[in-house]
Amino acid sequence: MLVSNLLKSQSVDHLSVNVYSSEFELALGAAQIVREYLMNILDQQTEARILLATGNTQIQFLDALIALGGVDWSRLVLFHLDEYLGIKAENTASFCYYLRERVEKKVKPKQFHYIKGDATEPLTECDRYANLLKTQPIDLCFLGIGQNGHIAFNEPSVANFNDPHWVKLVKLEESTQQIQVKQGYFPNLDAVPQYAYTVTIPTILSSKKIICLASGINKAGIVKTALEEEITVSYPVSILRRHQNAHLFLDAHSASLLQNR
Ligand SMILES: N[C@@H]1[C@@H](O)[C@H](O)[C@@H](COP(=O)(O)O)O[C@@H]1O
Repeated sequence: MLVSNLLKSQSVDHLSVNVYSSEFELALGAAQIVREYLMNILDQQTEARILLATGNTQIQFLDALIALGGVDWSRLVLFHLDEYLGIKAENTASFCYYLRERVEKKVKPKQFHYIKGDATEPLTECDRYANLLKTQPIDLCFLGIGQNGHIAFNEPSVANFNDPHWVKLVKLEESTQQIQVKQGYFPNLDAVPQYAYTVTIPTILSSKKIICLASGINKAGIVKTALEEEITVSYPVSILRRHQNAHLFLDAHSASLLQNR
């Protein structure tokens, strides 16, 4: 089996930070650690629950995790972090579509609970999804980081470390919408939904283990701020420094502005 090449490992408060030479090494390194963890917990419990992220950074990681094998996906129950309001599951820009194509169809999990983007009663949909999460504690959560520091769709403008909600509706920041256009998911800004469902920060933090990935030079600024400045909702991802079992995986580009890289 391929072994990934770890350049550096350090801790920032409780958060462990691994730096790899490339995005491929990062994906492989994270996949190997996740594989080991899942195999261990499935030795101890009959099923495990994962909260999945979307975004381009997850692609190589999910591919690597699936390709490595050894994980019994038929004992995994899957959830996801966020979805656009009003979008249909068949829309290729929806996170549901992404996860169906990249994960569900390939591994056939025990169950995949999707947020219904086009639900007619959005607040009822928030409650439905929140109730599923309340009764099925999450063993593992995958995260990416937005360039403004958001995790899931907890934008700096709406992030709350003590959020009373488990799942909520949020307004997306224009910079986030622009990135979705730039990445080719939507043809123009007007086509990007203005609102989205997101699992909130306390729900993310209730996960037993968190695996957060950030690669590329576009993430270098937020990675530096989140690790070297104070922990604040202005940079929601900074809260991972307070979680007892959170791991941040970087490549040489996203780690390039760190003081002690
Ligand atoms: N809502 C998603 C986030 O859950 C994801 O973490 C982020 C990072 O995306 P990327 O990996 O493409 O940079 O993108 C979107 O905003």
